Amino acid sequence: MENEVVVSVRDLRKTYGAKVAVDGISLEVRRGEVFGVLGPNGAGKTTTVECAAGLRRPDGGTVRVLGLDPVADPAVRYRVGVQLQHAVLPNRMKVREAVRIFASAYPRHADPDALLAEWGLAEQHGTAFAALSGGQRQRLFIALALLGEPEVVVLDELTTGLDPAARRDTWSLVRALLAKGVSVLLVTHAMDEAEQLCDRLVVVAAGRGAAAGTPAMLRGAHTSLESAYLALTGEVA
Ligand SMILES: Nc1ncnc2c1ncn2[C@@H]1O[C@H](COP(=O)(O)OP(=O)(O)OP(=O)(O)O)[C@@H](O)[C@H]1O
Repeated sequence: MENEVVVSVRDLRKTYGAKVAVDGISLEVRRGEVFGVLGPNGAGKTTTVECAAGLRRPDGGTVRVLGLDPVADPAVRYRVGVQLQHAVLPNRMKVREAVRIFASAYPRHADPDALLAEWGLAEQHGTAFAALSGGQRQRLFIALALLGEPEVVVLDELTTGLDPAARRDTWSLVRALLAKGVSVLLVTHAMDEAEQLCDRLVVVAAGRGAAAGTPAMLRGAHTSLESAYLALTGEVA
């Protein structure tokens, strides 16, 4: 259904002890789009998407994924794939073991070999996690996030640490996901990624949404998205 909302976050609040990490963020991801979350370090981006994926319990506001509360209805989490920024695997775990273990967690899953090939890891089946390069680890975590054939994918700093060619390849693969009707919630610091990949985005600063819209709308009268972003987040005078 066109414009169907697959993730809805309304007035989200989350604190860690005395620290207010998210202070009233709202966003909606529609089916088949890439929705970006942009903002400075510590702005609350990861916390927001972790709540959206049902990995953290909000202190306030509402989260709905495919119409369900991911905390109260954990089954909906099988329909969400998550690639997290600081994920690690045991050093000795081989790529093929990782995909087998993750695949066993899903009632239905993609063909692991095809997925590894798609993400350029066909030759790394027998490689231990510790021996993978940064880019290979990143692609492995993306492949693991896609193993359950999710309808919604959360990608936190998708291309951080990848070389320019790998970033472009990754963007193409994400676009291929969209063509299959998958929706993407993407955390990024990269302005080019936001412009190239995101249909719509929210700029967050200090736990709040500072502005939202298409990249063109956010750019507005500024010369670039980066200059609009810096003005919105108050990072430059
Ligand atoms: N588990 C935690 N315990 C305590 N404080 C936390 C925890 N996770 C995050 N925070 C704090 O909450 C705030 C928001 O963190 P979050 O990771 O959501 O920001 P972010 O925008 O994703 O940052 P970055 O761009 O640096 O990854 C930060 O001040 C952070 O230090």
